[in-house]
Amino acid sequence: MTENLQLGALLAACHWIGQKGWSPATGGNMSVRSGEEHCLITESGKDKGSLTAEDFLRVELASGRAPEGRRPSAETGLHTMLYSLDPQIGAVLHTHSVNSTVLSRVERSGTLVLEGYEMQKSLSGQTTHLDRVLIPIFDNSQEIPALADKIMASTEHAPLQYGFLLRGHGLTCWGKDVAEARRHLEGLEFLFQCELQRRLLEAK
Ligand SMILES: CSC[C@@H](O)[C@@H](O)C(=O)COP(=O)(O)O
Ligand SMILES: [Zn+2]
Repeated sequence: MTENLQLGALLAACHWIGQKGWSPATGGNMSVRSGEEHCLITESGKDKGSLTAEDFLRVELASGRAPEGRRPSAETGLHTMLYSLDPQIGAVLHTHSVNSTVLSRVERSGTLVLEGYEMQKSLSGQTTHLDRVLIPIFDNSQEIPALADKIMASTEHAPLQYGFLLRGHGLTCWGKDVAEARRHLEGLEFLFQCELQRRLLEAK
């Protein structure tokens, strides 16, 4: 698929995310890989539900450099870390849903375990509800370069798959292209809502 088609698909995904209420105010940031050395990422501070193609900036993966006078997402360093880490990643979606924000605080350990749900099969490679899907949770930080280093270091003992949560902040997920990243986002959000409701009901 050409880059223009991927950007069109990403724009549609951003509008859909806005309608879902997963990027309230100016929360969230989204990107697609652009060749081997760049990505196209949302400009900082925009309402992600009403973006146009002009709101995406071409950023160099190695340096994080963006066009003069424009400010890429405050969380660009997490996107560039993911593209550099795994050449299979073609699109990254970061959202601030209520469920991901709350569940990442309710679960106090460093891992959210999802098991027993048919919808786990919405995640590429998952074939049964009997397996366990592990979503890492990292403590939130405003120091993005240090946070990116920490997440990168964690992959030495536990490779990243599908996405990670930032505690009290939201979800960052990805796929080989926008369509797969979007499916992972929708699947994970469904699973987070189920897990939160299960915990609420079983606590009574
Ligand atoms: C509503 S502010 C949230 C930001 O601090 C950040 O977490 C976020 O997701 C959006 O930042 P942005 O710089 O627009 O990409
Ligand atoms: Zn954020």
